[in-house]
Amino acid sequence: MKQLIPVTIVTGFLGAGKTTLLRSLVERRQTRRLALLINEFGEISVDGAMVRDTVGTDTQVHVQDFAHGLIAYGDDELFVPAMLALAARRAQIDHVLIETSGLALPTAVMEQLQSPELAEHFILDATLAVVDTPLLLSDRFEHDAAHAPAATMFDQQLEYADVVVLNKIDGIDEDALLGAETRVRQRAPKVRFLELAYNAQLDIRLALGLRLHQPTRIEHAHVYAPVATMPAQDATPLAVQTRLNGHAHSGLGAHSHGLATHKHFHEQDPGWLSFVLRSDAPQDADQLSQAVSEAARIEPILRSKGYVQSSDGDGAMLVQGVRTRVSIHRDRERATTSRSQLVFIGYHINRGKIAALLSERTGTKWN
Ligand SMILES: Nc1nc2c(ncn2[C@@H]2O[C@H](COP(=O)(O)OP(=O)(O)OP(=O)(O)O)[C@@H](O)[C@H]2O)c(=O)[nH]1
Repeated sequence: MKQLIPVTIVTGFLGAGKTTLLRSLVERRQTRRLALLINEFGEISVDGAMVRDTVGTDTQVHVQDFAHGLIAYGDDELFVPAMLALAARRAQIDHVLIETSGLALPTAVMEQLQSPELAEHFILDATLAVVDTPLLLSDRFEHDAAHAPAATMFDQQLEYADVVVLNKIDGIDEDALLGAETRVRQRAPKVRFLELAYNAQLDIRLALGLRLHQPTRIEHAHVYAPVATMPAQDATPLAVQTRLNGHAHSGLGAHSHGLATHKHFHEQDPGWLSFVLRSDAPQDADQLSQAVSEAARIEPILRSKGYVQSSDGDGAMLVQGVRTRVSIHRDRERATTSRSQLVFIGYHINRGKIAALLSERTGTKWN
């Protein structure tokens, strides 16, 4: 039987650190030949561009990006052909990594991997869910009126994860970390491993080659044909909660990947919106950063990102906003960008209001 190509899915809510994790894995790949499929929610590809910058001229890493956010979902026609193209190049690929968009469930990809056309080439290695730990601890994923849409998506992404990566833990003390671990265990009792990551840096052996879905041990047996059942509701939490050592094994029985049926995303919840605002004028980093942060205070923006032209004539700058936290710095890999473009993602966000605020605060036209 020919060897199946292992696939790792990287999921996690908007801005959790998925792309940063992929970049760090590319840097640590040693001799592994990687294929990366990157999907993001928004019509311009920022994540793909960043990963390409990391890859540089390395011919052993293949990157393909998919904007418009819902790879492998119901009406997506790009995912299966892209995977089959990788299968055709199997002699040059050791591992496939798929970054799902911050508003997608990993189940869509998991289900497609079980389809007859892909199951003969690929096997799920593990699903990693990256978590913005400070946001988790500050109750931004609680099921109250203000946070319910994000909380629902967060829970669903964790539900099928094998590994949860608690990220952005710089400045978080041990007690808070234990609190974060408890929250994850309560919300997603079937998670098998918890890892801690600074700046989404993981030892590559804790991320790739986990073989959590190989039917080699009976308690890890998986059903690779489509099945109708969801993972057991009576799965118990850990018997021994090994503390934050990166290797807490749940000892749970097999996940059976019957998977939740996922309707097209917009049928599920039409409130999530994304749009791009553009400007032809060069931008002052401080002014723009304050403007984007202010916009996220008055509108429920959960993510903003893009490349802008710098007014100091120093080329392109990368803008990264997760809610009101915004950073803008010179992109050392990118000499220039033709115009400034920012993607905004949020729940019922008002395009006109955000464009007007950015235009006013930066003294430049955004639309
Ligand atoms: N302070 C801190 N910032 C981090 C860490 N990891 C990632 N970030 C920052 O968080 C922001 C979002 O990171 P990304 O890796 O783009 O997140 P993502 O999950 O790919 O985002 P989407 O694809 O848009 O959902 C960036 O500004 C990163 O530099 C961390 O451990 N600590």
